[in-house]
Amino acid sequence: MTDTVLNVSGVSKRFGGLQALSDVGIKIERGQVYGLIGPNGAGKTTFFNVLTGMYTPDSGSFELAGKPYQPTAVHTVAKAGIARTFQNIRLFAEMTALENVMVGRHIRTHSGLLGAVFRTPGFKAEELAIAKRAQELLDYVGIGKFADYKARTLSYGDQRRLEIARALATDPQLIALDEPAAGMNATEKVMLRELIDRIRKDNRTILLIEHDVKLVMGLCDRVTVLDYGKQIAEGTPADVQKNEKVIEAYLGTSGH
Ligand SMILES: Nc1ncnc2c1ncn2[C@@H]1O[C@H](COP(=O)(O)OP(=O)(O)OP(=O)(O)O)[C@@H](O)[C@H]1O
Repeated sequence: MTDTVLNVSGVSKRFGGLQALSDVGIKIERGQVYGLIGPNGAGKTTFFNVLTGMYTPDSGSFELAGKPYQPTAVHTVAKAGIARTFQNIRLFAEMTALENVMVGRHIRTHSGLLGAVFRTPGFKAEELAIAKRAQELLDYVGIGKFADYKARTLSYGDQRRLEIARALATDPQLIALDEPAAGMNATEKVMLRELIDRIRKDNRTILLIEHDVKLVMGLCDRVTVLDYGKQIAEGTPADVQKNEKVIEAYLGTSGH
C-alpha cells in the first residue's frame, strides 16, 4: 500500500508576462527523497515558494498526508507539516545553535505566550523538554558539540546542518530542502549526502531542489525536471537521465 505524503497538481504561477509555472504536479510517497531539478530560471524556487505559502499560486490543488491544505501563509504550511530550509541560510545569527532549534520546536508546543510570560510550571517543564529534544537533533545532524555557539560562528556546512535540525524540530510530514549543497566543498557534500540518507532511513520524506545533478541522481528515488516552468520529465534518476528533452534542456544552457 502506498502512503502518499505530498500530492500536488495543476500548479500555475504567472509573474506579469512570465509564466513561471504551468500546470506542475508532483506526488511524493513516505520515505522518498524526491528531487526537483532544472536549469536556471526553470521555476524550481517558485514551485517551492508556492508549496510553502510564500507565493500565492494562480491555480493548484494541494494535499499533505491525505488532507487538503491551502498554502496561504508560511505559518499555516508549517503547522500543516511542511518544514523548509532556504537557499540563502536563514538562521537567527545571534542566537545559539540550540536556541535556533528550540524556535523550530515551539510551533508544536502548548503553553503559549501567557505560559512564557508568567513562567508557569507547565511552561518550564515544556522548555526543558524542548531543550532536550533540540540537543538530540543537534547530535543527530552531527553538530551537538556546538550547541552553545552562536549560529553565525558556525562554518557554512554546519549552518546548513543547523537549518536541517531546525526543520526536523517541527516534526514535519515533509522536509523541503532548497539547494542544501550550495556553496559546500566536496567533503561537506559527502557529509550532507550521508545525513539526507540517514533522514530517509528514519522514514522521513524529503523534497530537494538542487543544482548539483550528481548529488540528486545519487540520492533521489524520483525526480521531476522543470524547464521554463513546464514539467518536461518525471521518473527515476536513471529514466530522467536518458530523457531527450532533459538532455536538450541541460545542453542548451551553459549553467550546469
Ligand atoms: N517574485 C518574482 N517576480 C517576478 N519574476 C519572478 C519572481 N520570482 C521568480 N521570477 C521569475 O520566474 C522564473 C523562474 O524563477 P525561479 O527562481 O523559480 O527559477 P529556479 O529554477 O529556481 O532558478 P535558479 O536555479 O536560478 O534558482 C524566472 O524567470 C524568474 O526570473
